[in-house]
Amino acid sequence: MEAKIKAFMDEVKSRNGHEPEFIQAVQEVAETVIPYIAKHKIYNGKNILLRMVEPERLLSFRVAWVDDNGEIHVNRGYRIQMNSAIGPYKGGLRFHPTVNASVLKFLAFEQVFKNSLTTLPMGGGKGGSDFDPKGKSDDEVMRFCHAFMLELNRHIGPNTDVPAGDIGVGAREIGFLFGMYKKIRNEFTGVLTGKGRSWGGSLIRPEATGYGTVYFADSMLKTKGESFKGKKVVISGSGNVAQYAAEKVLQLGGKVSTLSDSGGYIHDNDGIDAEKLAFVMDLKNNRRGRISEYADKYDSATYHAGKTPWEVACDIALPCATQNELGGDDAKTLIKNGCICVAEGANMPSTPEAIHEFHEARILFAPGKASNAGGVATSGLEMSQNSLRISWSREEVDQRLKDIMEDIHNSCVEFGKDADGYCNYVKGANIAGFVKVADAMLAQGVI
Ligand SMILES: NC(=O)C1=CN([C@@H]2O[C@H](COP(=O)(O)OP(=O)(O)OC[C@H]3O[C@@H](n4cnc5c(N)ncnc54)[C@H](O)[C@@H]3O)[C@@H](O)[C@H]2O)C=CC1
Ligand SMILES: O=C(O)CCC(=O)C(=O)O
Repeated sequence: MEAKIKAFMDEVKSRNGHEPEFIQAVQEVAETVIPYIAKHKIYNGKNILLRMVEPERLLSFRVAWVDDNGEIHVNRGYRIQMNSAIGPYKGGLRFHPTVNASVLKFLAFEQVFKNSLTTLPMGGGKGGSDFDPKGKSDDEVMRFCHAFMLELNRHIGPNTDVPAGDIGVGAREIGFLFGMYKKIRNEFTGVLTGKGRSWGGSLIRPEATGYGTVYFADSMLKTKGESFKGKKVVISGSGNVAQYAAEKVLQLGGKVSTLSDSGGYIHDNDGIDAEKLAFVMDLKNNRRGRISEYADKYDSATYHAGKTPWEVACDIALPCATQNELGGDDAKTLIKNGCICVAEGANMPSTPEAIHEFHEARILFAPGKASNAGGVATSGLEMSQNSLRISWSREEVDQRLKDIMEDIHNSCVEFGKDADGYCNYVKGANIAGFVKVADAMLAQGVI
């Protein structure tokens, strides 16, 4: 088996050798899915995984825009249309200076499995730009978004490819992108999700990724007779996913100790309660400030520049910032300090070394493609509401989100149980996600 996996990875590396994040994501899938393929005759000899690692289409384009001083800037825009076997391409747009083809290909690849797990008919894609919204005025962000959509519009559509938000792309950016799409195409359709409430957005979409991550972690905890009640929770990030993960943890009776951004983390000994979280939401979503300002405002908190929060003792860790933010040594520290559960709100935040440590210690560990799937699942619900031209209540969407997260948990358990009863959620998510897409690809022939 080792030889089969190595031969496969050698071929992937020969084509994508300069793309470390993409190779990391593929390696994890190969290690779990290739043994499964070997045991299931229908997938033998069809090179399905090899087809799945090659994007159906990879678009790269120039985005030229003018800043407030009249200077012209050039950024690179991308859309990776990875796999459309089970539905239109679906996945977010990331605006961040670290964006490149490798990062977006890993995200698009993971999205294929994640979207498959949601039970909804969505293929996988991802896109974005190396544009950095930090420090830009609203007008500059608007001009960039409009320039980006001037090109992207011809490649997307409600039945073709439906982008949404990710790092650096929130409600403000989705508004600017949607406005330009509508103007160019002269149509009002569900071409983007994460839209504003009054123009086609779904209730609960802003909350969905964070809430879903906590619902998933709660399902994992239940298998051990545990819950969030009274648990100390360490969260990284302070953006969309982190904020709503924190909100749900508080609602379930947990104590949130930390939040972070790319500058460092804050540790609040008294816990971040609802009022303090409202301060963070205003700081990050409206004033677009730094998390260090939290420690200036609250005496109960300390700021740790240049550090990640994994050194803080906790029962549960929710990495909700970015890829590879939690390494092998961080994992060892978490385990040593008594952490019993890690659920990823971000995409691929744990390195392979960290995942190895979690598995060795037999603690609960959920990979992002399972635990953060609530965001894209609720985007799928937004698409359904747009097609039906109706709007579901908050309670209805939240119940559907809960049901979907429970279904994903059950699928992971079905495919992920080891002989000793330990659930390897990485294996479970990869195989469950693979089966649905592979079956569709088999049915559709070699295309
Ligand atoms: N927004 C969504 O619906 C979904 C997001 N995700 C993933 O969740 C993660 C966070 O995304 P959002 O909250 O939407 O983005 P956001 O832009 O709202 O927030 C990003 C957060 O990450 C922090 N961050 C960025 N780079 C960092 C670094 N190098 N070190 C430490 N912190 C850093 C930022 O300060 C911010 O707090 C990403 O991995 C994203 O791909 C996953 C599923 C859906
Ligand atoms: O809602 C969506 O379509 C995108 C969500 C996303 O980008 C993700 O799941 O990583």
